[in-house]
Amino acid sequence: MGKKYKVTVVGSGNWGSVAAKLIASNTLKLSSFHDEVKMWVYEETLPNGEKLTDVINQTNENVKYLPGIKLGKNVVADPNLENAVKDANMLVFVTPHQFMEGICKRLVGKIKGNDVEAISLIKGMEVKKEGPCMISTLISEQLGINCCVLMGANIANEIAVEKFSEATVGYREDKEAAQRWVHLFSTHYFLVSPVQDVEGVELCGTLKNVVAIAAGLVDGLEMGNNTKAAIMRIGLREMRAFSKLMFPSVRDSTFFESCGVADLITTCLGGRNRRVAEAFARNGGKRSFDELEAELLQGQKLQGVSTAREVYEVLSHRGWQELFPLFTTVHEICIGRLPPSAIVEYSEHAPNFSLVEGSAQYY
Ligand SMILES: NC(=O)c1ccc[n+]([C@@H]2O[C@H](COP(=O)([O-])OP(=O)(O)OC[C@H]3O[C@@H](n4cnc5c(N)ncnc54)[C@H](O)[C@@H]3O)[C@@H](O)[C@H]2O)c1
Ligand SMILES: O=P(O)(O)OC[C@H](O)CO
Repeated sequence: MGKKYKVTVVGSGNWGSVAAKLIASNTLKLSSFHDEVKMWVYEETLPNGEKLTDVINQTNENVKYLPGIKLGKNVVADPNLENAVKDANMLVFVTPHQFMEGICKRLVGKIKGNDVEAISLIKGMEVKKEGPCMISTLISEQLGINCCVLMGANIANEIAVEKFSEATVGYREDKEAAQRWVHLFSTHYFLVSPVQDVEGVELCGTLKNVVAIAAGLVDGLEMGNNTKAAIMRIGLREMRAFSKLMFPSVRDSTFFESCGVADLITTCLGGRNRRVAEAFARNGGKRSFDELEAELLQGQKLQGVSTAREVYEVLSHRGWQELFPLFTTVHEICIGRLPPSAIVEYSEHAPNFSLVEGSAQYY
């Protein structure tokens, strides 16, 4: 009999819960995986006094982050992080990116050994002195394991009700491991393709959240579809330029995968970053993103505002703000240095630039 893989999902928010549902439907069907899927829950007490983990295990539903959807009886919620991962040899990381440094620190020495592989569904990055550190790199370096990524045009609530979508698995060298992740996630309504460009895939998923903030601002200012399309075009150029400057190995073709232009479009049309940024602009920037996030998302988290800050840190460290006017303006609006209307004022004067021999230049 061949090896059987045990899967743990680290995270149980909106996408984390849908990922657990997708995986659990497959582990029941595929003989190379154990049926049971563990899901680590960041424990919280619900308004009726019950623990979220208990409710998930009793009702098979994440009533806070994915109400109305059954996860599959083989999903077992566990509030103890160390216990949830201890027997797993396939770890799926899917928490808001700001919590990953702490989670990785807690997991050092707690996973099964060198028989473990990971995948990150997290759209975000950390910034270190040396520059950006992708979350997959953080996981690989801290835990000493190979880490792929899965990104795409994946609004979780749509996949939860089994509407068709595509996703991209980014991998470094181990094609067999990538293929295992493809098998674990693929269903008739979720079509997953592997691409050998882990940084390209992950940067697409990360940077599109900054462009989504810009798209939401444009919606809040009622600028219309042409302006929004212009923002998406300029945003895509900046995504590509930033990615290739940071990681010259990033491939142009990656931007045409689900993780690239497709995710950019869906996020700018229907994502949470867009929604909260729209409210921010409608309020003339007078209510903070934190306040609007808490009110509109009820515990779910935005990634675009902190990613804009992280990108800005990299740009200002290198004196590149002028080369990335959209990224720079989004951050300055988020922190109140510029009004929401600056998102269209800058665009009228936005310089075009191209990549020449690995550096960005105006033309
Ligand atoms: N929701 C989507 O449609 C979607 C789709 C694709 C990718 N993603 C990405 O997936 C990642 C996770 O997003 P999500 O939608 O599953 O989460 P979410 O925003 O719905 O939920 C927030 C989660 O964070 C947890 N949390 C709160 N405080 C915490 C702490 N201190 N430590 C650890 N966890 C804490 C909450 O319990 C909850 O599970 C993000 O990077 C997001 O960009 C989301
Ligand atoms: O709702 P958002 O803005 O966090 O975007 C969700 C997904 O990343 C879309 O693929």
